[in-house]
Amino acid sequence: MNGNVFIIGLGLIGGSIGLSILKEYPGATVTGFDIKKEEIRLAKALNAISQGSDSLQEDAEQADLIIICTPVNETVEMMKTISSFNLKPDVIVTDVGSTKKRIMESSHLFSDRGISFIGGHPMAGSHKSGVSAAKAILFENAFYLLTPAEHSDAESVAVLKKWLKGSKAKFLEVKPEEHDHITGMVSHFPHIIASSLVHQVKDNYQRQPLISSLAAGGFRDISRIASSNPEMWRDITVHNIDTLKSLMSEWQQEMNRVIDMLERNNATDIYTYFSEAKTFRDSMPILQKGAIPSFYDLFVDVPDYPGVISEITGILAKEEISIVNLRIMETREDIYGVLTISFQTEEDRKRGADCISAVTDYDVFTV
Ligand SMILES: NC(=O)c1ccc[n+]([C@@H]2O[C@H](COP(=O)([O-])OP(=O)(O)OC[C@H]3O[C@@H](n4cnc5c(N)ncnc54)[C@H](O)[C@@H]3O)[C@@H](O)[C@H]2O)c1
Ligand SMILES: O=C(O)C(=O)C[C@]1(C(=O)O)C=C[C@@H](O)C=C1
Repeated sequence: MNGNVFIIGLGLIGGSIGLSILKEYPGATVTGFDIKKEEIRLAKALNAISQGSDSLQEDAEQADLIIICTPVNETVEMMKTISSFNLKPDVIVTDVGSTKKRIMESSHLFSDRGISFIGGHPMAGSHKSGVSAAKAILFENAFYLLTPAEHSDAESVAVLKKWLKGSKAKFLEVKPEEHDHITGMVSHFPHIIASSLVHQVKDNYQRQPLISSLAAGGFRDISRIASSNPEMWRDITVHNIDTLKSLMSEWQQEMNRVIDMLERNNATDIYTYFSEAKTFRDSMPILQKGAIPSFYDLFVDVPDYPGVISEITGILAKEEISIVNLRIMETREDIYGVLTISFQTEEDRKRGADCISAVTDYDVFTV
């Protein structure tokens, strides 16, 4: 496709969308606008956009597709601003916000003028923000939820999906209320729990400073998302407050159940509680393609010496096995580190494990 795409908000998500559009359609012109000039400069340097914008109005009026990638409160403000411009009549306007009800309530600003607004939400991301963390493959295999406004025709939805083809996401249409209820449960509410656990540790930290050194494995996994952008999560929480209040009261009931269980201190009941949670979680598609982008992690227990990472990547490169991500888990302070390698497919992970085991004596394992 060769039209003009205008991305407003060049952070993690705006940058990732720009990269995926330009990868799929090198002939397209992707113009990027951000209140931070530095993000525009960086987005251009990273090829996430073809050019920066000096004028929101001029570039919005030239666009065939406008993608609003700002925090959700700003998105509603931006919808008010750009709907007052003289947009092309067949422009498609979309967003990527983590909430949909409040945003779709403002979609009449476009429909009143005969313009298609299609709400969007790629269900993948990171606790990192800013364009420097953007990746073309961020949404690969993830669900990309769409909430077309009532007047939006199927043709516009098809054109939008075509523009976003390079994301390799799986599109799914949902109603805005349904969207906010589901994402409230599996994304927004867990964020509050992660942050509250961090607050609890912080409160205990004064008395037990050793806490921060020992909070490595489990705590690190469950609290990772508490390191996300607070502005983004403030806006999400404000937008989805009713769902979150109702989930909080369900959670309080659940915690009362847990308190009773601890009071009774019955080993069988405690076992059953953990075992039922494990059975249900293990049956969720978290580790399969779907709800959350599925990367297949392989863990390699490597000695900590300079060059060990290039040794492992060299072995994989020789077999032409691509990797998605590579990181060292700093969970231990002895001489070994666990290298985590993420693959795109289970087959790649198996091939990776086989070739590393064939030429090294490092322990290779999956969980
Ligand atoms: N981070 C995630 O995991 C994730 C995943 C899916 C959807 N989202 C949604 O995507 C949107 C963007 O999130 P992000 O993670 O890319 O955030 P980010 O902080 O990385 O980027 C947001 C960008 O928007 C810019 N911005 C803010 N107000 C602006 C305005 N008025 N005009 C122009 N630019 C403005 C900021 O300067 C920043 O560069 C949010 O609505 C969020 O809910 C986030
Ligand atoms: O992986 C993360 O860090 C995320 O928080 C990603 C996550 C999520 O909760 O799944 C966060 C918010 C978005 O709206 C979509 C994805």
